[in-house]
Amino acid sequence: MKLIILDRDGVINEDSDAFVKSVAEWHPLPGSIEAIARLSKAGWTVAVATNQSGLARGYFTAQTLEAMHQRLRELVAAQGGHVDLIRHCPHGPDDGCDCRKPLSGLFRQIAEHYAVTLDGVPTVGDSLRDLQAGAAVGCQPYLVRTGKGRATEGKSLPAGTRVFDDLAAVASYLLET
Ligand SMILES: O=P(O)(O)OC[C@@H](O)[C@H]1O[C@@H](OP(=O)(O)O)[C@@H](O)[C@@H](O)[C@@H]1O
Ligand SMILES: [Mg+2]
Ligand SMILES: [Zn+2]
Repeated sequence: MKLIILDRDGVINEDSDAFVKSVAEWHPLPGSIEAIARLSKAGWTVAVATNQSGLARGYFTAQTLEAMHQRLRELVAAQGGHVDLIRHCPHGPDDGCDCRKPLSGLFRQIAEHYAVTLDGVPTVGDSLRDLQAGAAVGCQPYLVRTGKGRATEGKSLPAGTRVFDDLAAVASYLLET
């Protein structure tokens, strides 16, 4: 299967240092919805792996998070595409979970859901931890310069990380190869 694993904040939608706390604060990045639709219409299975420590911090509820994800799904569906799976880490930095990126628990959940290995599966992130979490389980990391990506680009990236301006550019690259 052609599987791609996307980070959410800073890749699909605008990120905020104050967290994205509501549907009203959830703004798709230019071209991101269309990119997801293009990929899914071309046979890619689109999954999302996102840290959401705002839940543990009490910034928003699980219901609000689900409303954001329903909005995402609706916008992609309106372009003829489909977001197949969204897995989030609800924990805070001190909770000792195994699913908060850069740990790879969300990626293992996704691999188990589809009963696949993740070797070479593209994963797109804006933070170093996104890339590290995926690379640790064999994914091909893609960094985008949106969200925190420009700051991340100057850091020591996982070997073989490919860098693109945004998700739309990653989608175009994957759809041409
Ligand atoms: O980029 P993804 O994984 O989709 O989501 C990131 C968000 O959960 C938030 O993660 C926080 O990191 P801490 O959780 O405070 O370390 C901060 O970076 C926020 O700016 C950001 O909105
Ligand atoms: Mg992010
Ligand atoms: Zn977690």
